[in-house]
Amino acid sequence: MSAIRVEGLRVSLDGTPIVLGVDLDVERGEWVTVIGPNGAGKSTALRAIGGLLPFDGTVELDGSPIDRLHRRERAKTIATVAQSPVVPPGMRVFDYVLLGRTPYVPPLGRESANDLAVVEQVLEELDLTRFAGRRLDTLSGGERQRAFLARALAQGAGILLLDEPTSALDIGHQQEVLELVDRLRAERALTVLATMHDLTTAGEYADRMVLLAGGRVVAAGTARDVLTEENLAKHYRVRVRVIEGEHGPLVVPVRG
Ligand SMILES: Nc1ncnc2c1ncn2[C@@H]1O[C@H](COP(=O)(O)OP(=O)(O)OP(=O)(O)O)[C@@H](O)[C@H]1O
Repeated sequence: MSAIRVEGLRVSLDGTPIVLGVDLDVERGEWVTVIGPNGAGKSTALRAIGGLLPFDGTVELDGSPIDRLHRRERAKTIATVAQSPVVPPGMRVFDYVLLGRTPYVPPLGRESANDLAVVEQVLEELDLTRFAGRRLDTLSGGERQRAFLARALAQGAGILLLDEPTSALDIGHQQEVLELVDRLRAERALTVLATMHDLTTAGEYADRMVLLAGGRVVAAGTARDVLTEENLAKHYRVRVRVIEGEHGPLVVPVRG
């Protein structure tokens, strides 16, 4: 059974069609990355799959149509790290990560000892324990990105949606965050659906890639299938050289 099955996904924003019929399957434990030029509809598709936007078509998570999952059940199944998560002003790292436990807290109830223990464990795993009492807005970009991931992991969902998880990071922190996601994916058998702009890096980490342009899937398959000079020239309108690297294709833009 697929962890994520999307068929004929259509999404409009304020009456404008943005996602125009996307099919996508992600197996359990698989990492699939959606690439595509600015405005292709990547974030919109991801938000719909995460249940954050109304859509037409089918989205199934672990075999259940997403619209049949109640909010709490859905949050226990799929966790999203948005492109720029909204951070409540002045919030401390521990309390922010604890927000991930909201679906487990009974209405009008409080977090249990288990919820607090889960947060402590996730902070430890992501090397954030020393920041637990710090305000999120005092963390560096890489530390904050780890805190965003920590909150999603505290949710205990098996499916992780990551919208440009490394866009604000230097190459060292990019690699650190992606290695971390890859390790957690192996340890916790997570399914990862991400969007990314750095094509070489995207290809290194993804089992499969999907190229979205103009709201449609225009190429899908392994990094080698998708990251071709022809595909990138056509859909990004850029001249690139694609060189065979140790971990997959290396995409190098060349001057026209
Ligand atoms: N409320 C809206 N009404 C109409 N169009 C919108 C609205 N919100 C976003 N859009 C448009 O939808 C398109 C897709 O946006 P989306 O953020 O999904 O693209 P993306 O592929 O994630 O782009 P990027 O790589 O720049 O993050 C963009 O052209 C954007 O301008």
